[in-house]
Amino acid sequence: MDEDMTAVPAGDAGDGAALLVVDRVAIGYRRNGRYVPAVGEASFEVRRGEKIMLLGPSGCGKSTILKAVAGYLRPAAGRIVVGGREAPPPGPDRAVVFQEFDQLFPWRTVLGNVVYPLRVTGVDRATARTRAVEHLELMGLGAALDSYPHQLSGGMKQRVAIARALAIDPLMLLMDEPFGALDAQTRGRLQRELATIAARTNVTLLFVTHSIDEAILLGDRVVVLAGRPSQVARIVDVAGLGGPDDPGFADARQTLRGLLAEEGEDLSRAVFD
Ligand SMILES: Nc1ncnc2c1ncn2[C@@H]1O[C@H](COP(=O)(O)OP(=O)(O)OP(=O)(O)O)[C@@H](O)[C@H]1O
Repeated sequence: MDEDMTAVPAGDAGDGAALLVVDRVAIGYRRNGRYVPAVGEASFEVRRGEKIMLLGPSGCGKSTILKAVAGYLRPAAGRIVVGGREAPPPGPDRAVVFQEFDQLFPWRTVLGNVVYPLRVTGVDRATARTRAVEHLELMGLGAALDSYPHQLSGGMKQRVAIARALAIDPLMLLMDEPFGALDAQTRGRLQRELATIAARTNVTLLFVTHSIDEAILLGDRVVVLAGRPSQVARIVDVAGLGGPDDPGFADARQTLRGLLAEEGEDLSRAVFD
């Protein structure tokens, strides 16, 4: 089950090239004029269509890596290559969904929120509307097109954010604990829905989580980060483990628990039941 970092991962792009290469990346922040490292050295690759989960203890730099892949932060060392382009600036090729419920435009309807980025990227009005409706229906929001964000539950807002991200047909979908602020029941439902939609659309996914179960449910491989500043401790293959009833789920959970326990992670926080 465990996979050596040097092994060629499953789901090859066909031409052998990875869609995302994170190569010996170090990232830090300036605090009081001093460089404070957050990520010491991280390397992993993501093939087209793969679902890669970033898992690790709180503060180990998961969001930092995601923001660097999105182009919001520049690494202090190493290379980030997306679709053959080194260090690309932020762009619609990498759609980002955050944990916070306030990522929608409050003055636009649900439909308007999804149409807007399509229009900005040059899609004509009629096509933008058709594509937005299609993706909102895919996320179960067909009846809420004319609602405003303040009229929606947290779960519905996250559905809109996901529909908006998928509608622009990004090269990669970057998700930073998108279900972290939801109640357990809604979180479970959205996890299952995302798994289905991700499989159907074959979107390439980089997903930050501190939940072992979420990582196994949604991921093909789990990049486990550890240490301060962090490094990639292990990359664990969890492909095909859809739910706790699957043979192999308990083993994967055990492996990931073991890796996090080595880091002193609070396991009650790391496992959503
Ligand atoms: N804007 C910032 N300025 C200074 N330090 C920061 C900034 N953002 C993050 N850090 C620091 O970088 C480190 C990594 O933070 P990051 O948010 O990437 O971790 P994380 O693994 O995503 O954590 P969590 O699971 O708690 O969300 C932490 O020590 C954090 O305090």
